[in-house]
Amino acid sequence: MHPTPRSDWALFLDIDGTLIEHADHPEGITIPEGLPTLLMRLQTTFAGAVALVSGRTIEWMDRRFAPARLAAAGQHGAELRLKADGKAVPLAIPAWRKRLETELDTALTAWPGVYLEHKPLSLAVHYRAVPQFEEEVKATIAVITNRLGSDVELLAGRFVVEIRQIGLTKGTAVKRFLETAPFAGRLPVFLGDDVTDEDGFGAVKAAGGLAVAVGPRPTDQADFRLDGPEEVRFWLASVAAETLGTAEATR
Ligand SMILES: O=P(O)(O)OC[C@H]1O[C@H](O[C@H]2O[C@H](CO)[C@@H](O)[C@H](O)[C@H]2O)[C@H](O)[C@@H](O)[C@@H]1O
Ligand SMILES: [Mg+2]
Repeated sequence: MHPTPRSDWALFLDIDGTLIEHADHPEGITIPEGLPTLLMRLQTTFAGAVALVSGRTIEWMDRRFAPARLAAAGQHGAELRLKADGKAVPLAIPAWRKRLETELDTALTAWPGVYLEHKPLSLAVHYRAVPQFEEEVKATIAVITNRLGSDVELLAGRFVVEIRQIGLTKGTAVKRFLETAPFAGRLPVFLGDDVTDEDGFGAVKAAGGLAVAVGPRPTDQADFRLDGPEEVRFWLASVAAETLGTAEATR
């Protein structure tokens, strides 16, 4: 049973596997027609309290969701734009990033089909195309990152190992949003599909909000579940319609 939408919600939206369907390659995804418009409608519905919270960069979000531009947390909380018309701010410049990139670029040539995604504040090693290499790839990443000190954190997602700055997560990003207008004082609702979203779920639940699991991955934190991105988009459209309808009826 889905909760009745409220006009005082603040929405936190994961991207891959939640708003959009997965593809074989990070740049192979398709932005569904109508999604940017839906996001802009949600911004209006919730007075700007809608944020994208993703492993992607904020630059990528702006480019691929144009003309929609939202408040955003990118690279798993390492960069933050608290307001849609604000500037993206890096919260930490990882000292390990350049050396790790160089070492991984060399080491990963051993497994053709493994793709190293270069992001300014984090890295992602994708093995979706060659899942048979998962164990060897993970072991190699662990050996290399262990040499680089304690600031690095590995997070295994779906066919990916995300390498990020320790201490910055989707949860720390959600907490920052909730201290700031227009998010402060609203009931937070986080939609996500993967293990990196657990931190976001935890942050909204600590604030009395709702965690919405997307897809089949088991989680103990979910208040309800949506089957996949198509159902997410359908549900969000109905949330906007119902909430706007309620607001108009009470005017
Ligand atoms: O936090 P998210 O919005 O879910 O982003 C997580 C990562 O998504 C992308 O990788 C994933 O999606 C790709 C496209 O479907 C897929 O090919 C890959 O296997 C997935 O891991 C993105 O490339 C990463 O930067 C994000 O961190
Ligand atoms: Mg996701």
